[in-house]
Amino acid sequence: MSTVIKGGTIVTHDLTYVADVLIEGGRIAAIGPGLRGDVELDATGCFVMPGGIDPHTHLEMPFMGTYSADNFESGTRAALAGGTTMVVDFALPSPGQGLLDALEMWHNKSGRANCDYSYHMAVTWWGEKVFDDMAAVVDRGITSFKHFLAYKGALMVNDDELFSSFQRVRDLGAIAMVHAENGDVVAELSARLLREGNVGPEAHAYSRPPQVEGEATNRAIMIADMAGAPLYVVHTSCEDSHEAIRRARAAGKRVWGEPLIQHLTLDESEYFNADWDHAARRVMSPPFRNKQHQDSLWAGLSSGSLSVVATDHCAFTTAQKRSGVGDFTKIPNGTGGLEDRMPMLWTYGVVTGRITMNEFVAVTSTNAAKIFGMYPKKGAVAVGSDADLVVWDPMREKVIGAATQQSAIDYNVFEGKRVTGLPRFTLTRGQVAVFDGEVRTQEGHGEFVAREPNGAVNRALSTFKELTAPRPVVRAGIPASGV
Ligand SMILES: NC(=O)NCCC(=O)O
Ligand SMILES: [Zn+2]
Ligand SMILES: [Zn+2]
Repeated sequence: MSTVIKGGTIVTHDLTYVADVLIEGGRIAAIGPGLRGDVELDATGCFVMPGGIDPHTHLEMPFMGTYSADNFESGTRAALAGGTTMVVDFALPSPGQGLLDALEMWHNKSGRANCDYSYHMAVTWWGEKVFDDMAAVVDRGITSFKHFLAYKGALMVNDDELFSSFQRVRDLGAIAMVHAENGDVVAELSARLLREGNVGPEAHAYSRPPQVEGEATNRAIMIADMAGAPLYVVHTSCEDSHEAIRRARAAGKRVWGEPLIQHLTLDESEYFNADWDHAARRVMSPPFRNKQHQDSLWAGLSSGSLSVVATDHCAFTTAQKRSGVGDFTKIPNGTGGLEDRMPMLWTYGVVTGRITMNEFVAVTSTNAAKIFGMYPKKGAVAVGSDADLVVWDPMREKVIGAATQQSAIDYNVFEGKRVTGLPRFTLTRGQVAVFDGEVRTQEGHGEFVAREPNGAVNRALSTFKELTAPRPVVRAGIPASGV
């Protein structure tokens, strides 16, 4: 059975043009005028774009003594409802656990996914076993490794471990990733705040000022550069971190920054709300920042110094958040956003003129596909690409609210926001998961996407590092070897 999307305007990261799209066997079979298919989807007045890719989610993740509430079913249903057709989740070994073990656990959860997915692997401890497993993980199509510089005593790695892991990442042709906050400083500030009676959710923000992020971002960039590994910095929330990324990129270092839709559109005033639940529901790391930091992030998207907008979707119910009453350090860190990322970015980015439609496609889809080794299978409207598509109706509106959302939690951090621009249709490998705004997902339809190592950036960086590597100076009459 074939499907044709008729009468729309195709918008990719670099082109905008009128054409129909024919889909056969889950892939794009033809693009052009006057195409016919068994099923026709009317895209009149709409933009036909690559479905969104959210490269930063935590579905059913064990964290801070509980599990994030959205699993691969509800999480990917929320994704599709908002025009996102692929998620990349984080497989998270507990300290001492092998990476392949963790991978097995994540594979067991992801069978329920409604759309395609992949994983990044977290490096949460260091040893020979991790070193060996990293190669096996890459062989299985997982080519990115995440490191936490925060969460001291749990997920955090030290600089020597970071440098060792980054060198392994380089040798495997993979991408290094980092959660950049100085965990030692956060632990000290948190303890002091608690001692002084600062126990509410606002203290979470006080404990993680922009400096802890700026310092850790710069440190990770320099360590990655010395190791020769390309680096992706997740949830860049402030100018201090953005500045380090911008400077590194201008100096030719291979670094990407990822702001979240939450940091772009919600600010620190949320933590001062008189309602404890309201503030705690918004506790995430890094915390929301002020308007100046938000302006910096928006400028990064339009200038190209920041590359991807993600969600870090890690949703906890109000009941889960309440385990931190009386001690902000026990509030599970994380917020939702999967269903809202694309409509919020369109409304606050494209409609306001901060970014173009093509930039919207780049930062919601194509850049992630390129960075993480799955372009043009994903992130493209091209013959042969997977038919992961969104038919975007720029006139469709709604007010975001927990009552109508797909996520399993009981609130929405964007509650009450009016968005303009929503999917008319969302297709996952040709299957219509959203039809005229109605969600028709199919549990288990999603497939694991194996990714390739040794992308163009890895190859260029290795060549350059090899060319500029330290070499001994040969001196007449002095033996070359030290022995
Ligand atoms: N971001 C957050 O607060 N929770 C999810 C885990 C992480 O990415 O740090
Ligand atoms: Zn993080
Ligand atoms: Zn995260």
